[in-house]
Amino acid sequence: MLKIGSFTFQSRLFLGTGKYSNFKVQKEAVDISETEVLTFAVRRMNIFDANQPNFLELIDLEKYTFLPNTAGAKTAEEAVRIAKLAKASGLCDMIKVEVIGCDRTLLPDPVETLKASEMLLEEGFTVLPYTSDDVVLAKRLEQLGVHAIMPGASPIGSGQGIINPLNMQCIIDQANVPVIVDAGIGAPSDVTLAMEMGADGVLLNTAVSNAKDPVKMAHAMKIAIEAGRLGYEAGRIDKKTYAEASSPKEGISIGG
Ligand SMILES: CC(=O)[C@@H](O)[C@H](O)COP(=O)(O)O
Repeated sequence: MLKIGSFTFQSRLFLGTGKYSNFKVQKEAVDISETEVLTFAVRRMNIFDANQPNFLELIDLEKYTFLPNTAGAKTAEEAVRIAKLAKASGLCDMIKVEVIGCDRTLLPDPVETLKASEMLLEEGFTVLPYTSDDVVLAKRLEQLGVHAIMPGASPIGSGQGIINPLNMQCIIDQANVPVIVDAGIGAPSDVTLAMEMGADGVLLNTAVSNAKDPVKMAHAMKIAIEAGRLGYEAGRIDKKTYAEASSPKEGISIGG
């Protein structure tokens, strides 16, 4: 079971809701993934104009925990404003802090992310910051009291998987709060690797929504999460430089 603040989840897969070809495919993908947490950008919420399409129109709103994110924010103050808007709209107080510092790479601004996290914690939010794979920043965020850390595997939408496994492993090993690997996932094997490394969960969007068959890929991601977690719990063997025969020789007498 995954525990973040006062929330508990059976599934360790967090799914984004954007970039699907249509709402039917989105719903089918969400259903088969068995995710319990859906994330979306607050700026996409249709709270001002009832004539605009609702991007969650086929989703059973009762069934999921919604993790709004502050995408679009470039400063801590903007992120806080967006988070408060989400809360005022009736969403829960859990927020993914996303303060982008570079338009081309969409990498997070570490200074503003830290500042926004501190301000949101003071406001009583359950705070999940999206960060780069910076080991020290992850520590600083944890020291602030954030409820989970969300280090990026690689740039959002890039599908490159975990490009710095060393940093990611250090973050996972040293964290005392859940680590949700977020962004840049391309394939189920990326998810399995993250989970085998000991991540507590994975958040992904593009790998499913832009797959040739998003529903099949969502299914694959569910299995990948479970396989990776089981592998982590089972404990992998050590890597050795030289071979070790699979059939033991001790205790076997051949030819009398
Ligand atoms: C939906 C969301 O929160 C994204 O910002 C997230 O980081 C997913 O990234 P990918 O699309 O690369 O999976």
